[in-house]
Amino acid sequence: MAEERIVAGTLHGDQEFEAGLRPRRLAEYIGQEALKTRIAIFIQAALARNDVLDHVLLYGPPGLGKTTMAHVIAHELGTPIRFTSGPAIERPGDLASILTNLGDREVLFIDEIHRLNRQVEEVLYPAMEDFALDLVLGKGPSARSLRLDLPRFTLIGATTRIGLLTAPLRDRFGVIAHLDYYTPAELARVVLRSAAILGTPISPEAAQEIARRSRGTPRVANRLLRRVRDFAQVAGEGVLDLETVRRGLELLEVDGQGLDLTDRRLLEHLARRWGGGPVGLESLAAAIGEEADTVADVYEPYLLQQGFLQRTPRGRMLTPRAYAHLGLVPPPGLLPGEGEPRA
Ligand SMILES: Nc1ncnc2c1ncn2[C@@H]1O[C@H](COP(=O)(O)OP(=O)(O)OP(=O)(O)O)[C@@H](O)[C@H]1O
Ligand SMILES: [Mg+2]
Repeated sequence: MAEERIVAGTLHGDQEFEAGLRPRRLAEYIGQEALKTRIAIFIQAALARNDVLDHVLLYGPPGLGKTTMAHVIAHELGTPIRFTSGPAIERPGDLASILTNLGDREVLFIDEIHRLNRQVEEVLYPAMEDFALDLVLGKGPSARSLRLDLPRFTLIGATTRIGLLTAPLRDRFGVIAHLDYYTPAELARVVLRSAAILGTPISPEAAQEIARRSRGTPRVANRLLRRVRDFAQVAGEGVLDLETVRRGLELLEVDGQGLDLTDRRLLEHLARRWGGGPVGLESLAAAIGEEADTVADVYEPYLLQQGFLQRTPRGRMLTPRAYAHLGLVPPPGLLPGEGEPRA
């Protein structure tokens, strides 16, 4: 299952471990340079004007640093951050009570904001736009509406599925930022930083090796680091060098491209059962015993980004790069240039 995958970008039981490695300042936050530059300017401007920062929407695949960025922003603003999530806010009254309890210019972070229900979302509109809460008193013909002022606040929303956000909600964010996969060089810096915090000596080459297999995702990089560190400890090696890291990762069955058994199984199914495709998402998911949503959210993004898979109007197709990686011969029709990793 996806929850147990070591290379899954999703969180599973690493919360405490992660909290210790989370950067707190913008300067410590590695990569996402364009986003950091923008955010730094907005923060500076807001502080200079003694104003509240515009609402920020962060979106991108799991484990790329959305929650971390929300904490960093609050820290840079020098304000507390209140933390909640779409599914946790069940009724409009829940949200109203969170909003009325905010302090001036505080940050409210709503994770998985695409999962807010409709009535709750409607409370959010005037809150975001006018810092106001519209209450309806009484019922039927005698009902009156009352507008309550709220403290000014910054909403930071995070989502892995921006497509599921309604347009009115999306439009109320002043800053909408997409987090991209990290380069291997950036991930190597993440690994070196985390190793230093953990007090684990590691060679630069070993850090690069972990980085290369981390699917562009800091959470995966940190998790692989933790596992190879355990491996090294058991194997009795003090320092994480290239050789130790390679052996550790081999044991974890994470290959040179950061693919694990499930990824390879998915690609192999496509090759052997469907001659490389095209095949629909549902069939593909069924073949490896996963939900279609899981395949679309967890497995596919990286396989697409790395050019192992291609999405076509008729379904998913394997690329020559995937055939090469699996050590299989591609069908004659496939063009050799297809499936180069996107920059
Ligand atoms: N830019 C970064 N620099 C250094 N470490 C990072 C960075 N981004 C993320 N991390 C590390 O990766 C871990 C996961 O990041 P985070 O929890 O912010 O991801 P997320 O995008 O919120 O994921 P999810 O979609 O699952 O909520 C953090 O604990 C942090 O240690
Ligand atoms: Mg998060």
